[in-house]
Amino acid sequence: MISFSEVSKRYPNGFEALRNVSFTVETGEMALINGHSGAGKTTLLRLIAAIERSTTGSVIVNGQDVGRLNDAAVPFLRRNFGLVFQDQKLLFDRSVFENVLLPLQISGFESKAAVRRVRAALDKVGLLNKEKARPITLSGGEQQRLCIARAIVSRPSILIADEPTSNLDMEYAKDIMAIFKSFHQVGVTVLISTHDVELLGGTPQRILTLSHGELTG
Ligand SMILES: Nc1ncnc2c1ncn2[C@@H]1O[C@H](COP(=O)(O)OP(=O)(O)OP(=O)(O)O)[C@@H](O)[C@H]1O
Repeated sequence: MISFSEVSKRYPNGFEALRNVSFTVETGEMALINGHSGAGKTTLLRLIAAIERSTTGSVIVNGQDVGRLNDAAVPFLRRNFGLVFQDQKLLFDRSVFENVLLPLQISGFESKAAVRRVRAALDKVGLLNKEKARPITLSGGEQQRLCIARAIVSRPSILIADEPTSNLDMEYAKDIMAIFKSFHQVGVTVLISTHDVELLGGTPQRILTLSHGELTG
């Protein structure tokens, strides 16, 4: 479960990016964070992953108060997460396969099991036939799917994606949303930010709307 209680975030320059935000996303729920550019969507997701800390209020993830975690505990918190953020670059000098393998290597995974997991993750996002390719040779939509494969290879219980469909045409964007829905269907908690209202059309998912740092719906 992810729970925000009267959370505000003021950046060091004094700008208040979130104001008094409270909501709960239950375990296994899928929620979309919607709002205009600058509304605070990225900030909200960064607080959950302890990339930023709230100024006031509490952010609770799986019973842990994220804002109070010491730095040494943050990597343990992040083991629960699959993160798809814009600033996480692909490694263009490594193959598709190696890009997805890397998080498992870092966490010391046994190599045979790691290979199986990488292939399963690539299969899930429809990139198994591109495992030897370099990311630079992939389309924008394929690169986004590769980022998702890298995020889910560790089988996280919470998947957080910041504008994963930005810069993609509608068809690719719908494919990507379908991938996220498939994780939700197997019990993963999914939080996705988007300013793309078209994508939300007809989706039964919960939508949290931010406007100028405040939750308005
Ligand atoms: N490190 C920072 N220091 C100061 N202000 C920041 C910082 N990061 C973000 N902001 C400001 O906080 C506000 C919210 O930014 P945020 O990136 O959370 O919005 P967003 O809804 O994700 O926007 P977009 O859809 O354009 O990505 C913006 O006005 C932004 O300029």
